[in-house]
Amino acid sequence: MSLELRNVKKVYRGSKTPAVDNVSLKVEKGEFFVILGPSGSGKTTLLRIISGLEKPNDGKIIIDGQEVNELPPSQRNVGMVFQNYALYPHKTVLENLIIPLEGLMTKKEAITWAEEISKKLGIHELLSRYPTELSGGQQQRVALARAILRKPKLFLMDEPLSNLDAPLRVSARKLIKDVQRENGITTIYVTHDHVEAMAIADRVAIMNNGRIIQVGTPEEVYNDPVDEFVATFFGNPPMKIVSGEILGFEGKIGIRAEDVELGDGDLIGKVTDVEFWGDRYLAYVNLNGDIVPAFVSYKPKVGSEVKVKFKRYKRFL
Ligand SMILES: Nc1ncnc2c1ncn2[C@@H]1O[C@H](COP(=O)(O)OP(=O)(O)OP(=O)(O)O)[C@@H](O)[C@H]1O
Repeated sequence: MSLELRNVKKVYRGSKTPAVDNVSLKVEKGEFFVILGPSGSGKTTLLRIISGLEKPNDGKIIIDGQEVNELPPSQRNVGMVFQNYALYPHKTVLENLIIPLEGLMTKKEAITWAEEISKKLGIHELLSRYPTELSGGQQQRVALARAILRKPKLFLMDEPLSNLDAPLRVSARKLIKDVQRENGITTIYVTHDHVEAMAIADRVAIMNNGRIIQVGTPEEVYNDPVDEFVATFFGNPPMKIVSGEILGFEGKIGIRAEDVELGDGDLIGKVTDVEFWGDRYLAYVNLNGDIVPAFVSYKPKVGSEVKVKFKRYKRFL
């Protein structure tokens, strides 16, 4: 299923500024499209508009070439996992999983399929419980299993893994990606997690103040951010922006921590802090008052003076 948004706008009643401001974008069939943006930038509103839960004030939502503005959510063949899990409280986990499959397969097939996915998500021992008897992370996995089981044409996921601990996040992320790829399910996925975005996205869109600022592959956005906002938002750590004067030119430059080399070069800085990152260290270096992050393989001494070289940087006007 392909999806196109044309000049979509949403202003909530009583609000002066649009939550979604003239957004146009195209998502190809089978694509894994990630939306990243600060809190309040309009990500959830955009997903709710695509799902049909929210009506835009303006603009068109086009699915497979057909405008669907007037279609209710139930007729859009969309699988949703939102922050509130919306499980049926008086049904067991198993019933929650198989009710949406009624009419699509026999009950026996539905149970087998539900058990298979439940095992992969580590919730198979919870099938006879009720949602209120589950932790937040368990409820989230049930909601995720329910969306995956239906194999919809379009997945809309709003922070579907936010309540899971790190190992579960990685395995659940892989499951989503596997089901998505095997079934060619077009997916729009909202996250705050940059590592997750880079790991799973075919393309990523960066939103701010209701607008889409940049769309591209994770590599494009990481290596070539269109402006300072994207540069300082995407990546961990984000780009550090400093005055170009440091290298003798006008404007500003953005530098990534992996492009800063210590122990060589004409600049002199002072190490102000060091963090252990597992496979390397992240040193913070004071360069004429700017604190610049630098990845290094050894642990530099806090307070030491170091030579600094920028192997690569991005110029901003
Ligand atoms: N039902 C509503 N009524 C009025 N304003 C709303 C409503 N829902 C969201 N907003 C406002 O619209 C803007 C966008 O909110 P939205 O939830 O879409 O952002 P978000 O990017 O998903 O944020 P977060 O990452 O915090 O979930 C915010 O300013 C928010 O306060």
